[in-house]
Parts: sequence; structure tokens; C-alpha cells
Amino acid sequence: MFVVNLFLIIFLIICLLFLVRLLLHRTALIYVLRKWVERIDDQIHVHQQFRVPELNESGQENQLYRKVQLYVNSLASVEDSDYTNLFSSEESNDIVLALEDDQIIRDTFLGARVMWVRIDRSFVLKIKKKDKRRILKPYLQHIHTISNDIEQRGKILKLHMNTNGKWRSIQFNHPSTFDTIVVHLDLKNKIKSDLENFVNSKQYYHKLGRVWRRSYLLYGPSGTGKSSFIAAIANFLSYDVYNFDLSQIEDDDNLNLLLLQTKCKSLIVVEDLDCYISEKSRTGISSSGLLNFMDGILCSSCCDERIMIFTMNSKGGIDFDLLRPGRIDVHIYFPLCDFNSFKGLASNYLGVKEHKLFQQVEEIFQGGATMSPAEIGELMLVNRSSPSRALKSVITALQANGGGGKAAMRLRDSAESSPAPSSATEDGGGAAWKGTVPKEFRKLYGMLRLRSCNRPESLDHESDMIER
Ligand SMILES: Nc1ncnc2c1ncn2[C@@H]1O[C@H](COP(=O)(O)OP(=O)(O)OP(=O)(O)O)[C@@H](O)[C@H]1O
Ligand SMILES: [Mg+2]
Repeated sequence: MFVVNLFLIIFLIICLLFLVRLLLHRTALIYVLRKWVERIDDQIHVHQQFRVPELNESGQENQLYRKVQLYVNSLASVEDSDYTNLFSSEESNDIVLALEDDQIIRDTFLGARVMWVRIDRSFVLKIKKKDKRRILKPYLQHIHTISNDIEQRGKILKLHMNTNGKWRSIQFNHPSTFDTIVVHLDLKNKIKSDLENFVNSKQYYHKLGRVWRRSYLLYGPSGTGKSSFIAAIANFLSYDVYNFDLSQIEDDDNLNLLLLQTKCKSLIVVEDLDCYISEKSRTGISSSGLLNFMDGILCSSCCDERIMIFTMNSKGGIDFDLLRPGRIDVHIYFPLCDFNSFKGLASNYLGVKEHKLFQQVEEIFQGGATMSPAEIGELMLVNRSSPSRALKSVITALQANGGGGKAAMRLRDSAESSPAPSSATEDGGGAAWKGTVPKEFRKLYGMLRLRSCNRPESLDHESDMIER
């Protein structure tokens, strides 16, 4: 009898505990209890406080404040708190949560509990004294990493251009990606992994005592995708672009100042470097100033994660020192179209992977004909409603030009340093210049054409990524 009663009592106690647990979880009681426990725990410990003000002593934005703000507002405890502010993000349609003044937000790190409070445009961090020595440094590092991640994920890219010695910025919306540019697949993958390797090699570079920067030279005829490729790199890495227009820069000081004002994780771009170098009316940048700029020595004084990209139509006549290994790490050649790249363009622009006219196009390419991807792309774009018409217009343009194209004309022009011909017309460039090409030019072009058609694979000759 006693044993039965004992079992009954135990059963009742278990049921009661279960009901209390259910009650606590179904109502806010468990939450209230937990809060009380935390408060008591906080009361019996001595805390140390660290204030992160929004502005620094000279009235400028405190970078750490921005990072803390991003970090704290991303904490799950903000979402779970009794009240919080909701804002729509300035840069996207997302809704963001933001801490209210005097609201306490708790966070845990390496087993220690810390508190954040926002007071008078400052964030105050409270850490138990006993934990401070152990966690403060790694915790701040952790905030740094997480906020950088958040920034990178939601980053709106910017294009900065220099005018009158100052940077002006606009949103960078170029839609170019590695998928939209027709480049030999192997080369594309090599470049992607080269970029990724670079981004992950901070320690390695610093161990070698080298500035953490990598420089690329993109060279080749006009309209072969160099500028689009730069945009693709920016989109791939989520880097801002600083486009240095050297003709707008007065002297070395101005060049250095502009370089110092660039932020890390950015692309430093100088387009048409060959034109600038050959220009008689060069600005006051000295040769040594230009070399130092290319070496990125000043980059190391601020934050050194930079990628420098230079473009040229031709390397001919450029001083070897300017392109020497170490100064330019990777040389990438952008060739005119061959049949393979034509097929890539047809697939991108027309959605056509196979077509009965392809054979004819291939024969024309085998005969040495070529045009720039820009010209072929333009013909496809204006005729995109009818792939057959688009392909016929490409065939006509290739044949009509006797295997030539504006790009070749520009190649020849750049070799002779004479002014470039007018750009492609709206109805799809290829044929537009046909009647205007002088005979001697066609002869010269014939030579270029022969040379180019000797290449087994357009991107495989010196084109391929040459690392120096
Ligand atoms: N390889 C390519 N794949 C896809 N599209 C291309 C390619 N090359 C050029 N195009 C298209 O042609 C147009 C011009 O290309 P882009 O401005 O990148 O050429 P570029 O090499 O920088 O010329 P330039 O030397 O005259 O500055 C762009 O609209 C681009 O989309
Ligand atoms: Mg360009």
C-alpha cells in the first residue's frame, strides 16, 4: 500500500513539474525569471565600461562606431528584445532593426556575457571585470570581422572618378559579370582563382614584406572587353572602383593624395595607359611618380588590400620597366573574335548554341576574318529578334570587310599613333566603315589578320594569363 502511495506521489510531482514547465514556457514567466537571474548576476559583479562615440575628437565619423552599430543591430537579441526600431535600409528594400536609446542588449562571447547600451550617440560596452582581460581584444576583433562580412554582403559598389583633383562618386551598377564576358573558360577560371588567392593571402604577403596588392595589365584591340572585364572583377569581389584619369591629375602630389584617399578592398584602375604615356601633352606626373604609383607604395600607408588594373591597346613601344615583373603581376591579352568566341557571343546575345549558319561563319573565320566582340555583339543586339538575320548580318560584315573590322583599324591606328576612327554606328558597326577604308590600310590589316589567324586559339597565345 505504502509503495503504491509513493509511486502515486512521485507521479503527481512529475505531472506538476511538467505543468509548471509548460506554464513557464507558454507564458512570459520563464523570460521574466531568466531576466531576474541575469540582473542579479549583473548586480553582484563589477563591470568595466567602454564607450564608442559616433564622432571622434576632430568631429569625423568614428569607424568603430559604424562597425559596432552594424554588429549590435545584427544580434539575434535585438530581434528578441521587448521593443526595437524598424527602418527601411537606405541602400536596399530590406527592413533593418536598430537599437533604441538606453535599451540593453546582451551578447555572449567565449562563454562571457557582455552588454551593449546606446546612450547619446554612443555605444557603451559593459564587460565583467573578471572577463575583460580574456575577451576584450578577441571580442573587438570578432565585431570587426562580422561587421565587415555584413558590409560586404549588402555592399552597394561605388565608382569613384577624379575631377579637379578630387574624387567624385556614383553608384556602380555595371551589370558585367564573368558569365557575360566571352573569354576562354580556362583563362576565366585561372583569373578567378588568382583573384581569390590574392584576397586570402594577407598573411603571406606580409610575411614576405610585400605590399598586399596585385596588378593586372589588360591589353588588346578596342572593343574586346577590357573595361567590361574590370567591371566583372569589381562585381566578383564586391570592390569599389577608383578610375584614375591621369590627364586630370596635375602633379605627383595630387596623384599621391588621390591614391591615399582610396579605400582598401578597391580596384585602382588606369585605362588606356599607353595613350597617356604616348601623349605629348602629358600632365605634370613625373616618370618616377608614375612608377611609384604603379608600385602602390603609398597604398601600404593606409590599408593595403588593393588590386591595380591597367589597360592598353598595345604593349608596343612601352618601356619594359613600366611593365616589369613585380610592377605588373599578370598580363592578360584580349584578342579579336575567333569562331569560339563568336559562338559564345551567339549564345549570350541570341540564346543560340547551334545554327545551320554556324558552318559558314566558321569557314569565314578560318579564312582569317575577324572583328571585335563589341562589333559582333552590336550586330547581334540590334538583330536579336531574328537569330538568322543576326548571323547573316555578321557574315555580311565579316565578308564585306574582307576579314577586317573597326577593331583592326584601331589596332593599326594605335600602332601608328594616329587618331582613332569614329566609333561603331547604332545599326551595328561592322559594315558602317566599310567603304571608308583606304587600300593601304586593308593591306596592312591583311598582315595583322594573317598574324592573328596563325594563332591556334585566340586566348592561348601570349594572350593567356602570363604571370611575371
Ligand atoms: N569578350 C567579350 N564578351 C562579351 N561582350 C564583349 C566582349 N568584348 C566586348 N564586349 C562588348 O563590347 C562592348 C565594348 O566592350 P569594352 O568597352 O569592354 O571594350 P574595351 O576592350 O574596353 O574597348 P576599348 O579599348 O575601346 O576601351 C561592351 O558592351 C561589351 O559588352
Ligand atoms: Mg575600355
